[in-house]
Amino acid sequence: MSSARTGTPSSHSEKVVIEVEELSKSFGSRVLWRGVNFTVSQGEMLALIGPSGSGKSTLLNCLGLLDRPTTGVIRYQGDDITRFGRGRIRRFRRDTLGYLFQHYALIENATVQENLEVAIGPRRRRQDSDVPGIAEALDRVGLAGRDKERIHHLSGGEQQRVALARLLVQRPTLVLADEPTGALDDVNTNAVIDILRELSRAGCAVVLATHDAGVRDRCDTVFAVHESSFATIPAREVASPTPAPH
Ligand SMILES: Nc1ncnc2c1ncn2[C@@H]1O[C@H](COP(=O)(O)OP(=O)(O)OP(=O)(O)O)[C@@H](O)[C@H]1O
Repeated sequence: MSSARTGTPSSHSEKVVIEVEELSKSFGSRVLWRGVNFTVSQGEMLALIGPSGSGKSTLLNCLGLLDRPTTGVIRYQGDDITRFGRGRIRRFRRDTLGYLFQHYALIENATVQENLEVAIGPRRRRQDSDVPGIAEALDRVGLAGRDKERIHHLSGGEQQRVALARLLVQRPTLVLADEPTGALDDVNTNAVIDILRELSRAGCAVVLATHDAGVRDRCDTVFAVHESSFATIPAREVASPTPAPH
């Protein structure tokens, strides 16, 4: 099964970044999901939805090589990443992936600047005029001038914004985001999704897990983990749940 699309912002001609084929995950005798099939292309934002405990985070962890599926294949640009050895896993994480996970994976004792320098790495992608430098990325997330502060002195929301700035300077090919707006108000939710959309417009494939219908509706495609025998469908065709009567 492949992802259906709304037609914006990318077209069918975009390159497929991730292909998931017949993936399953079990913990002991408990099957979390099976028959999971979807693709994610350059420029596409895919929302993983499903009730709490349905396995959205576990699926993201499999895509990010933090966990292994029980069966099935995950291809990145044609290569089965579930068969990667340690070296290729390390390079895949460093060169390809951007994480926006609940604990942000920042270096707590280092400064904001140092965290972003680590993300840029030795290849100095700052020379690419389309990729923002550290000062511009911090400005973009509302943390201008905070580069010398240590991560552990920042609030949870500020740390999340550093993680967003990290994505901007890193410009990964694939962004995995687990409940990126879980604890945020509407204004900050929109700001986070704007940045993820900016990355997708620049060619990143974005896969995010969310319980928020507003976030889901801003994605191009939706995959319902708890109904994983269904194909992905365009976000706009997913009906919002009827509010419970008061
Ligand atoms: N290492 C593990 N061993 C056993 N069970 C696990 C393990 N990791 C996750 N699980 C179980 O898998 C189920 C799915 O967890 P997961 O966090 O992927 O769900 P989720 O859909 O992301 O939930 P939420 O929306 O609440 O964040 C849970 O019941 C969890 O306890």
